[in-house]
Amino acid sequence: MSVVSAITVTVPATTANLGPGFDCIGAALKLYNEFKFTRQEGGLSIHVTGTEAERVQTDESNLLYQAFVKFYQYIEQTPPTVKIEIKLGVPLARGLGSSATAIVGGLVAANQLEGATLSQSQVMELAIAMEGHPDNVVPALLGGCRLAATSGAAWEICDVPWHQNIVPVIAIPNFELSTSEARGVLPTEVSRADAIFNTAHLGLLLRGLETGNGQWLKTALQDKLHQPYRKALIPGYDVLNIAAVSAGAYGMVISGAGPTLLALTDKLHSEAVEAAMLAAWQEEGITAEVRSLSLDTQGAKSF
Ligand SMILES: Nc1ncnc2c1ncn2[C@@H]1O[C@H](COP(=O)(O)OP(=O)(O)OP(=O)(O)O)[C@@H](O)[C@H]1O
Ligand SMILES: N[C@@H](CCO)C(=O)O
Repeated sequence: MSVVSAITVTVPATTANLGPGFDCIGAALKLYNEFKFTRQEGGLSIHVTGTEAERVQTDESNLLYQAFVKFYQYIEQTPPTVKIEIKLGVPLARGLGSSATAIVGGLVAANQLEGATLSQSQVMELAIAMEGHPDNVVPALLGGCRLAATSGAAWEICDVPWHQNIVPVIAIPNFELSTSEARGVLPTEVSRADAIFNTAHLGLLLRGLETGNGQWLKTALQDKLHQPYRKALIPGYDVLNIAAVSAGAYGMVISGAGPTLLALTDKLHSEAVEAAMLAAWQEEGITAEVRSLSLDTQGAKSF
């Protein structure tokens, strides 16, 4: 492929962890950020539109631009000066992988501008190194639900089948929670009992997602590694959990590092689960947006 003058990349939101899969599993959702890079003479310019556009940095500290520069550092070239246009569809710092869209978007855009110099797995390795964990960037790049594991060298990526009847319902509150703050409350060591608990529940989750077995999913969505520590950062967590399950959800978990909450349900109950979660947060005095989404299967796309 040849070097091009402009490229547009769309990258899906992602929901990481899915309860027991802390830092190793995530799914791409049909909700997108769009990034356009155009080579230009002169300095860097960044224009942002969409919800909370004013919250995104428009100088060299912008994460999307940092990922763009990282690509050129990797191939040992000087980055071209560019105009960047960002259309935000993924809410910032809400647990829906906004930072992963920026990292994947910057790397994919640079790679496409340079005629696809790197393979998709090289781009993926760079993205994981930048984010520090694979569970958002991998599905953001590849689409679908993905499990990532490494023994220290390369990453092994596994496609996790997702039964067509399982609907993700996301409840996004009107407050932010940064990933660094939500990681800061976690213990550095866990007990053997909690490690065994999560190992068993992640195994059950994989089979539950594949088969749509509601009984398995109900048990599988439990976690002991991160949610017990993080739920205090999310007002109304317990009330929403009860409301979602009473309305027919298999269970409710924290999406990524939060504060968005994710319920998994079936097509029959998704509207009732949406209404119950919205009402529960309203009763707590919190404004939220609640939506049923479907899985993105394509990941980052460029054109
Ligand atoms: N479109 C974007 N362009 C540039 N920077 C972005 C963009 N989206 C997010 N960021 C950066 O990422 C930060 C949010 O990252 P953070 O990891 O805290 O949340 P998140 O990725 O939305 O949530 P999670 O990792 O839990 O899914 C923002 O404050 C901003 O600095
Ligand atoms: N696995 C990560 C996802 C958010 O980046 C966490 O829960 O901290």
